[in-house]
Amino acid sequence: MTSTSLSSIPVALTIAGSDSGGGAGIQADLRTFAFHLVHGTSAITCVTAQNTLGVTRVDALPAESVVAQIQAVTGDIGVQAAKTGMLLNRDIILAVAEQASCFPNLVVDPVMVSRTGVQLIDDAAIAALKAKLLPLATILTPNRYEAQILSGLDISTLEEMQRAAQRIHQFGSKAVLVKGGGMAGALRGVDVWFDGAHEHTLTGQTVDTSNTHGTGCTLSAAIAANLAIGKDLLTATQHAKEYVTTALGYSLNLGNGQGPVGHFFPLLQRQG
Ligand SMILES: Nc1ncnc2c1ncn2[C@@H]1O[C@H](COP(=O)(O)OP(=O)(O)O)[C@@H](O)[C@H]1O
Ligand SMILES: Cc1ncc(COP(=O)(O)OP(=O)(O)O)c(N)n1
Repeated sequence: MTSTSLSSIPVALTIAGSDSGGGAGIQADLRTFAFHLVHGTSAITCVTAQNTLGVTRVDALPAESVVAQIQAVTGDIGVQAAKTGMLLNRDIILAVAEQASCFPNLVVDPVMVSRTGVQLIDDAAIAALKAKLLPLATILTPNRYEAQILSGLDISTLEEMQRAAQRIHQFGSKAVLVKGGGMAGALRGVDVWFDGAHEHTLTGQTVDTSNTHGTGCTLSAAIAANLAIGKDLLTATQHAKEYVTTALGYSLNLGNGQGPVGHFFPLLQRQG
């Protein structure tokens, strides 16, 4: 059999942590890239021992190792878009920021606080994120709790999500998407976009499931994939949101806690 080699497939890079349970982090990102027919590359920042119930251990890689992974990819293959997820500590954040000029598009998922409100990185890392990485982002995608930290506002209403998006935009990213998964009721499926000139409320259906592990990783990876394909920023975000909503509708009831979303739902649909 001869091979049909594709030379024009878009390439995206995820700079994130490994989730042993396969629901979030690198594992979710690579599945999301594949769904979009984007070649996925990775720079692993840390290894988490994690399942649907939570994280029991985190081991960071040296910042030099993260940089070496990024340079191995960008120096040979090249990427059209990158996303960052769990960067874990100040050294890794500063090192990634120094590499950011290699990425034509950079989606920053500022993983700082879990959906349950638990802080995942220390204060020095949050300060480094704010000062060095956020200003370089094409789009920044905080969840409710991250948006509260970055804006200094309590967020319980749509108006407060909008006000927070405007404040967070001042860190210097091109656009901000405040995600609503941590909100109550119908706001769970609502995200607020702001790019300094235009505000959009992206309203997806609220999916009634507790299997929401990895939604934030999946959304940011899908934005990166759509940017790698060449979509404009707002369209990329809208398509990514549609992808997450559909994947939530095919979430996987695995483990005893919050299961992951169904990244490969067309195959599940085919099974019936
Ligand atoms: N139950 C749900 N129904 C519909 N959309 C949801 C639900 N939970 C999360 N989302 C969507 O998933 C995406 C990720 O948001 P969120 O869960 O807040 O991020 P994170 O995983 O970083 O906490 C957003 O587009 C949000 O609107
Ligand atoms: C390794 C790793 N990276 C990121 C997260 C957080 O995942 P996210 O999709 O942002 O949040 P949840 O929806 O799962 O709360 C993680 N848990 N592990």
